[in-house]
Amino acid sequence: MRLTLPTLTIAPILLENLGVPLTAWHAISKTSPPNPHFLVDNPASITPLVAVVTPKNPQSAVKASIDRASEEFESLKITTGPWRSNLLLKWAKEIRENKKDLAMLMTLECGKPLAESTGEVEYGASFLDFYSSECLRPNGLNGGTIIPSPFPKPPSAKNTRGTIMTFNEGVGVCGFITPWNFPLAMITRKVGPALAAGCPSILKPSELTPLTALALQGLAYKAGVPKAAFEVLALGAEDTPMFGEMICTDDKVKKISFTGSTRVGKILMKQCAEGGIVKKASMELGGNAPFVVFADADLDVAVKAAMASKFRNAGQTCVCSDRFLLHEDIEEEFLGLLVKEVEKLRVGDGAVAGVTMGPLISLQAREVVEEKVKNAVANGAEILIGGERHEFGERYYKPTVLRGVSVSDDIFKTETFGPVVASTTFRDDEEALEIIRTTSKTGLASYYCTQSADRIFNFSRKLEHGMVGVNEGIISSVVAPFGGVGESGIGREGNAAGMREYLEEKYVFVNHN
Ligand SMILES: NC(=O)c1ccc[n+]([C@@H]2O[C@H](COP(=O)([O-])OP(=O)(O)OC[C@H]3O[C@@H](n4cnc5c(N)ncnc54)[C@H](O)[C@@H]3O)[C@@H](O)[C@H]2O)c1
Ligand SMILES: O=CCCC(=O)O
Repeated sequence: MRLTLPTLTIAPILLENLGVPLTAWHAISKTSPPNPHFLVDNPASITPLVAVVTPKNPQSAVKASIDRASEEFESLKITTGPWRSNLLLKWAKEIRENKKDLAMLMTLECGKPLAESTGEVEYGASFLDFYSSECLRPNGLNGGTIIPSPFPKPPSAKNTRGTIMTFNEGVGVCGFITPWNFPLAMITRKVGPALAAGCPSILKPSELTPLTALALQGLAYKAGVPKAAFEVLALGAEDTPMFGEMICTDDKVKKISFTGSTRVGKILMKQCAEGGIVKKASMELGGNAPFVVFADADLDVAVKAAMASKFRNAGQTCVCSDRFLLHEDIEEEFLGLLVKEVEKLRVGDGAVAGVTMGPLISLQAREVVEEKVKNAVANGAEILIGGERHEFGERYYKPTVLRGVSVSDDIFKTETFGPVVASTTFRDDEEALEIIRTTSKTGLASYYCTQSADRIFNFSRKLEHGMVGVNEGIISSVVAPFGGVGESGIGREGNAAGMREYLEEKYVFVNHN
């Protein structure tokens, strides 16, 4: 059955419903869009959704936005915690009240199934809820500490002189860049804690998914967020490097946070190091998660975890499992069970009910997956299911399971960002660790399945990853610190750790004796 929507005129309706100003976008079906602009398309049907109208002089627009944010910081930093808390709660309420429209808009521009987009709206709002509470804790991150002074008060060495105080203060203006694979949650995961800490931000969403970002901005303003406290600059691909360079080198920007590929993360780190003042930088970069199934694993649990972590967003998630290491005693049985589950996936337009896997974001993304699979097969891998384009359209690839992949293959060593299980076998824990360590320098998420309590405690400690899922494939949560090590980046998002990234601790010594 061909699963697709009959019409895509729905994007303009959604944008209007969500209150995105008509100056920001232009419906394709009407007159030609004002210049400059760029088109946003639907990866499911490769039809343009709308044109996004961009500033005539993008560089001055970015500069003006930074200047406004810098002025705004002066008033935002002296607001009370309860005031900021209330703002975040109101924004979360607006997001939830518009859940259906936001989810559909997200699906239209990034292709993920509607159920996943709906889940992302809730996930995204959870960051605003969480940091709204963080604002309220005077003894928490918004507060500070009083520390007894260790300094003696002469002439006695026994008595204390003075008091030490610490204040947690918002770092200042933040510059953000976000990817297309989570068009909503990657934004609130940054802007939420920044606002909670009293920091204004300017954000450039991916040029592939600017519509959700514009809608989020509109809902923030509706909730009362001051305009200069959160500005979205929806720029086209040609203006993207300029935005990156400006936020990295402008002295008024005190912190940058980037989510995206390791390649671009390194460009930004270099720019931060070379121009302007030294600034804080958080890097949420690419993954290539290992998924290990030990001989003692409950294979039903393992298959469930593998399906959840591998095929979410058609494999286009930074924490998606990529490299499958299967103990040689259970390889056959595990792969048999996995293939049965993969057969149940319904590939199609994510906007259609019942579809569980959508397209890849671009033709190039599909070609990368196709090339990697071809090479793996040429090097001896066996295709158990899939292994080719999906007849549904040029951006679709069949969910695929490969057995006997060489660990020196590209598909094993680099993040695939597609619906492919690349599997190999191992004989013991040491060999599994050795394969994991030597095949990739990334360290975002890792997963393994076992029933041994001893291994649960020991193996987790040996993995060089920021996050570990044991007998579980979905580990993301606002309450947990999300982030990686090695080539996967620096810093944490979510949890109290995610707010600390936006604070500077100031120490004041008062000699009052
Ligand atoms: N660690 C995480 O939390 C996390 C979350 C989501 C995605 N990711 C990673 O993101 C990647 C997929 O996203 P992507 O394809 O959008 O990544 P990408 O690096 O190509 O793009 C990310 C963002 O950077 C911008 N960008 C591109 N070139 C730039 C430049 N020269 N200067 C400044 N900005 C530039 C893009 O416009 C986009 O907004 C994957 O590697 C994935 O693992 C990581
Ligand atoms: O793509 C990476 C982010 C996904 C998540 O937060 O679970």
